[in-house]
Amino acid sequence: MFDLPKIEKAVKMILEAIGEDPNREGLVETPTRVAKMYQEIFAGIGENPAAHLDKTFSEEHEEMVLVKDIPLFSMCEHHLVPFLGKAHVCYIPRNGKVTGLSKLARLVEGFARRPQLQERLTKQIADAVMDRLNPYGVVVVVEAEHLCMSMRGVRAPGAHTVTSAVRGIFLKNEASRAEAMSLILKCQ
Ligand SMILES: Nc1nc2c(ncn2[C@@H]2O[C@H](COP(=O)(O)OP(=O)(O)OP(=O)(O)O)[C@@H](O)[C@H]2O)c(=O)[nH]1
Ligand SMILES: [Zn+2]
Repeated sequence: MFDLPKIEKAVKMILEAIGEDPNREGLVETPTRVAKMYQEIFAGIGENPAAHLDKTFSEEHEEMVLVKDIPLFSMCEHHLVPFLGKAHVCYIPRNGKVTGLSKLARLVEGFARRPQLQERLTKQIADAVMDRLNPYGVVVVVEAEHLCMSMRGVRAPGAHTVTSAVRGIFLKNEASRAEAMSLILKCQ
């Protein structure tokens, strides 16, 4: 249950605490706007994004399927500022169980729209694909810039964090893993 009035109250208190006047013209509607924004960017809380993969169809393709450059916007759970970048999801279907390509992007979005850690996000995407599609294997790579590292703290804008989660056949078969990684990292 999303408590919009509670967020509004909290945002008003933050504005007061930083020495702003929450009643000045430009800020009057800000608590309401922020509450609505949080409702949108944290919509993945309480959702089970893996459910997007329940709708599958049959196609005898037991080769790699890679959806690259899925845009990613998430919120660092330590500082509640964004981290943003791209996710790449690669899997090898088994027994003709193939998902719609957009469902992989929906999966990424569902796990991203909550306070997150990049490592957990990467793992959750890979585990959901393994769990719901039972494929031969999955590789997920996430590349992101964390604004908590760019605009504050260490102030290292441009630093990118790359995380991967490798499952199934890609763990044992070095050639398959290398092929997946080279397709993922090609033309960056
Ligand atoms: N492993 C990991 N760390 C993250 C992620 N997002 C933010 N962080 C880090 O979380 C850490 C929190 O460190 P703390 O020492 O508790 O907080 P802080 O004093 O604000 O740290 P600084 O950012 O170094 O100023 C920082 O090093 C962040 O860079 C993430 O997705 N994964
Ligand atoms: Zn952070």
